[in-house]
Amino acid sequence: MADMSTPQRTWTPSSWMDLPAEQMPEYPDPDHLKQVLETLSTQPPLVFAGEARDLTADLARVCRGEAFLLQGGDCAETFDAAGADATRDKLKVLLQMAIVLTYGASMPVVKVGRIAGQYAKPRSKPTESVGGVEMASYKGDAVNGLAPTVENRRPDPSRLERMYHTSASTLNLLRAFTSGGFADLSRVHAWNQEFVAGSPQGQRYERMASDISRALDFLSAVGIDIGREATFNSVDFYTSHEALLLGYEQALTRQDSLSGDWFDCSAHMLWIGERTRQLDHAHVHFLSGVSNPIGCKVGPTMTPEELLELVDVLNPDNIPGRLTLISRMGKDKVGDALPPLLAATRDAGKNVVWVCDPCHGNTFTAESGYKTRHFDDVLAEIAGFFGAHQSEGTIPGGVHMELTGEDVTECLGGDQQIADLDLSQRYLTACDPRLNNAQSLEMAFQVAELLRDRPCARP
Ligand SMILES: O=C[C@H](O)[C@H](O)COP(=O)(O)O
Ligand SMILES: C=C(OP(=O)(O)O)C(=O)O
Ligand SMILES: [Mn+2]
Repeated sequence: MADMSTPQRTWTPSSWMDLPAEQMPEYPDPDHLKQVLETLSTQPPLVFAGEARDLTADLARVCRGEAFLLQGGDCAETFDAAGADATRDKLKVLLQMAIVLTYGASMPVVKVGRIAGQYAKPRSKPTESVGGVEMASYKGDAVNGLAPTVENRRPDPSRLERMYHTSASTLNLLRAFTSGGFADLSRVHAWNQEFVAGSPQGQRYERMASDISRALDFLSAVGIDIGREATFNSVDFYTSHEALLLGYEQALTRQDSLSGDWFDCSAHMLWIGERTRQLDHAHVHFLSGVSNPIGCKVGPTMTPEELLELVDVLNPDNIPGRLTLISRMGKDKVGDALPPLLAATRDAGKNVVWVCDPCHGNTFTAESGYKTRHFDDVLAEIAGFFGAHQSEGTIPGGVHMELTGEDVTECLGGDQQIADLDLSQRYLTACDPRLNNAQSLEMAFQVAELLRDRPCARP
């Protein structure tokens, strides 16, 4: 419980500055940083308060078990990969996954990209040695450059301006795609059918794909024109990223003229990473004061007591949809580590959404030296997550995954049976390994089967 003897710190967009903050870059030229942040604070917001409120309402449905959350995208977006094709392909795979999950869960899927702002990375080590030269670790394009030279790895504040403008152009494209016919349900389903027909184990997913076809045919038969109805040819698609660089987030924070509430207008949803979730530190404090829906990663070291304190700080009014807890335990730990946490929020009557990040607890370095994850481990953690909810009688709200629409070779396994020796072919990620487009879709089919077959599924 919150310690009532400690006076509540008054929140302002800058009050985080008095608190310790992990993982923030140290800029060699603080005046330059100040000037960039001042400029950013005069720029238009990227998203609007009303949109963030809509996402809270959608997540409240997830909280009640009436919808399922799909959150996904790159570990680290890069400025160079923010072109139209890559953005389209990322959106495409997420929409394809969403249809399959909608079918499996028999519920609407709330779609949130790790996109249009996912440019800052916490790292396990502040420095690394490349070719015998010690340099700062890459911390995302918002901070420094990936190419390994001492100069390039120096934090550069002007990158924050590029983050803002690249986020704006990505968001602009996403808005056009999601309202301009690209998201037409029958078209997205046709892509899935192509995938099923072209996949070696297509047979396995064929039945589900044809069940979905039949459902769409039924809608046509009863007179619903899927190509014309707004419900079927446009989608709500939201953006999110880890709120790591608090100066940037502060600069994009605006007071809503309608409610007087503060919103971080850099994205619809922001989350706190596993490395920055200390209760009395800056990241938790900053996000406690904005009214966007927020997330917090929850790893295996979290205790029920600490979790309840965190929930009280981040969602003191117990608003459904306000707080999403993103479990990232690892496949071997989820079975033991998650149930006591689920029991704690359940018994305390906390309205939180629980989702599974099956990626960050299952990363390892392969013999080849590449950082990777195995498809089967990712799926096993999701299965463990559903199992934990089953045993506690709580609601598995969704999945949060690192993936891309490109045909990369970064994660092992899947129907393509990507092996360690294949990783070097198209290992393109700037940080963590992503499921490629085929692996992502296979994952959606497999998760849909788990959802469909769960004992509490609707008949
Ligand atoms: O995406 C998350 C983190 O930045 C990443 O998992 C840390 O990886 P590292 O151990 O390579 O720093
Ligand atoms: C850094 C990340 O995860 P975590 O904070 O869970 O390690 C991430 O989601 O990219
Ligand atoms: Mn990552």
